[in-house]
Amino acid sequence: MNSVSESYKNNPLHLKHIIPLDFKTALKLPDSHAWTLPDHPMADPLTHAAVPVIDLGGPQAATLIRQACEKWGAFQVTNHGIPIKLLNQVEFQTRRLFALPANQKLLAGRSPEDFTGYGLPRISTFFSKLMWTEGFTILGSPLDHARQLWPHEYDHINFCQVMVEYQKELKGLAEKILGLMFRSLGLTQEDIAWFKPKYGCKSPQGVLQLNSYPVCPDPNRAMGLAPHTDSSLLTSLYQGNTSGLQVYRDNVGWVPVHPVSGALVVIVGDLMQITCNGRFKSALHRALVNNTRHRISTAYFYGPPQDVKISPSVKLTDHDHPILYRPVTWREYLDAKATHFNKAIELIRYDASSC
Ligand SMILES: C=C1C[C@]23C[C@H]1CC[C@H]2[C@@]12CCC[C@@](C)(C(=O)O1)[C@H]2[C@@H]3C(=O)O
Ligand SMILES: O=C(O)CCC(=O)C(=O)O
Ligand SMILES: [Fe+2]
Repeated sequence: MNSVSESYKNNPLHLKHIIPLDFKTALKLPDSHAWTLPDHPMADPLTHAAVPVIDLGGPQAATLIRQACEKWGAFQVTNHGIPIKLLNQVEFQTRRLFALPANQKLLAGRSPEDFTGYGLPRISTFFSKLMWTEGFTILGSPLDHARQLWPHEYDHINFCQVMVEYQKELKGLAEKILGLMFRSLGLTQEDIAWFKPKYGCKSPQGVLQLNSYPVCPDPNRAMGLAPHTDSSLLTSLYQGNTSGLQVYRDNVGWVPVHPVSGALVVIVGDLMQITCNGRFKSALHRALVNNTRHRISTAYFYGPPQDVKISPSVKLTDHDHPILYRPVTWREYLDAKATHFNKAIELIRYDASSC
């Protein structure tokens, strides 16, 4: 009972929070999906800059990443080394999956205690309205679920090959970016024991989430993915060429992350906020929908090896910067998130009076 996939066994979901609507037949926004959107402000595009776009091969990459993580908790990367051909294949295979008839997709539906497969986002349970989205979650090999979707080998083999290759590439990229983040804070591999290659026999875990946001008849009253932070150390997201992702900045408002051709979006997750004792903040983000294009995004959540307790690096603490968070494994954190959602990070914060 250690891996991240075990965390949901303690917090099973109700089916209405798993099974998506059959979007193809919805000509009107049903009341179940009509949100009264809180009037959080949109940032004024004339006075506020956009999430930075960073050339990963550039000499300033580490410094720019640090500045972006301190200010935004997110940035876009170009020159990341993931072939555009692979990104196109991933998008093609993802569209192919979500184009299947609703009853066929449900053959690979997530069970209430499970983690992988087809269904609504985990966080659906925290909202009275349902989101205009469907997802497919992959941990390791997608073969078992892909076989349920496409029983013949020649129908699922390409899907599996592309998704396995994508996870391998995204893992390498996440490690490269994490290395730059740590270096930018003056931390070495000695300071973050679990980040060393071959740390015992443990290896980091990654989860791939394929998101589909079908064309929506009434996008102004619908929500693609409600505001949340990711639990991961960092998330790399490919959003193709359809906008919809927004990042929230305090005192500024929601800022759209416009697609940059071939770029990936990197989002600081809660476990990273913990590791660097709050120096980098996890970004609150959401996805909106539109009435002309079926939007696809693919998010790779990179986290520490199982059983590893994540805690603030002592190098980033001193008299003026007391240690803020208690040690926690990814699995424990996902448990906290499954019950307390966006308040989970506060839950593992040391009481101000006790430090
Ligand atoms: C490894 C992860 C990360 C998860 C849970 C699990 C698999 C699916 C991820 C998401 C994807 C959609 C948003 C989110 C908030 C959700 O509901 O499911 C994410 C969540 C998290 O970052 O907490
Ligand atoms: O679709 C998007 O742009 C956001 C996806 C996301 O935030 C997630 O999967 O956690
Ligand atoms: Fe997210």
